[in-house]
Amino acid sequence: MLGQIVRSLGRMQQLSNGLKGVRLHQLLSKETHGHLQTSLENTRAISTVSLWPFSSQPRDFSQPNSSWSPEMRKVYDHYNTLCDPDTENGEEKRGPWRKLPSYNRSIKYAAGGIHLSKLIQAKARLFTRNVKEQGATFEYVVFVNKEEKRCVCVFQAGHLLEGAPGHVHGGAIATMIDTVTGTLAGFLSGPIMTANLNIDYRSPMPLGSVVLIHSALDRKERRKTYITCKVSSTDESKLYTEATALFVSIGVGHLFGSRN
Ligand SMILES: CCCCCCCCCCCCCCCC(=O)SCCNC(=O)CCNC(=O)[C@H](O)C(C)(C)COP(=O)(O)OP(=O)(O)OC[C@H]1O[C@@H](n2cnc3c(N)ncnc32)[C@H](O)[C@@H]1OP(=O)(O)O
Repeated sequence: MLGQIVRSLGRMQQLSNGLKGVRLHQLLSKETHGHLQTSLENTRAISTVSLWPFSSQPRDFSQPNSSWSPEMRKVYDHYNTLCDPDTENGEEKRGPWRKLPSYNRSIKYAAGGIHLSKLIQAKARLFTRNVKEQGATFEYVVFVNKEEKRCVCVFQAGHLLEGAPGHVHGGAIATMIDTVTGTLAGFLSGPIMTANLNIDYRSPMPLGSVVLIHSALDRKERRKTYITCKVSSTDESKLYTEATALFVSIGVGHLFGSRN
């Protein structure tokens, strides 16, 4: 219980820190700014008089589950071990790898995002995380290496993703490439949107496959972040797909139709 209280207070702190220094009137339209301001004021008022919000912890969809094949689990364990801290002379040292959590709402769990999430659409759910049946669609986890500006996603393609008989739909592969390259671009550059995605499908991917999606920063130019991507078998002997993607940095107001 105490842990839950501490976590909830931490989230409330994050929420207000996340919005500190943001000049909302510059980012949002007058009406949206008004709504957001009101919700923020309500939150502040409630947080000072009660212990709200003690909502349950968000579910991290990138945790292992019973639908994962032994191969998925083995590759996950390999990268997860890279995230463990090393102990040198009794001191813990963290390496460059991190496992990213994955929620089914894209901005709700970012600092301050609960408000934006409600304003945009309360019922909205992230496309890749909106089927409840475990293993039916997109099972994946992303590990990022900040120093090398790259990430790797372990992806298991479920039976509802069929395109050509027995193989994964090209749109589902594109979805995962957009998700992984977009996650890396967002990690390196902050809020972004996909401007361009070029995909070469090199060989068909059998349904149920576990694959690696490697993404790396190619270059940054002003607001543009260019990412490269390769999808291969887990032993990297078979190349399924190659792609390049361009992400353009946006202000949050862009999502509300503002050009600022
Ligand atoms: C806030 C979010 C946090 C979320 C945390 C969640 C984490 C959960 C992980 C999930 C990760 C999923 C990631 C999916 C991400 C999508 O799938 S987004 C959906 C698909 N994309 C869209 O709908 C975007 C639609 N397009 C647009 O809104 C606008 O065209 C854009 C892309 C924002 C650019 O418009 P703009 O801001 O007016 O930029 P603009 O001044 O025209 O161009 C800026 C520069 O980019 C260049 N450029 C623009 N478009 C292009 C293009 N198509 N080709 C080449 N160059 C271009 C321009 O030439 C210019 O270059 P420079 O002059 O600087 O050399």
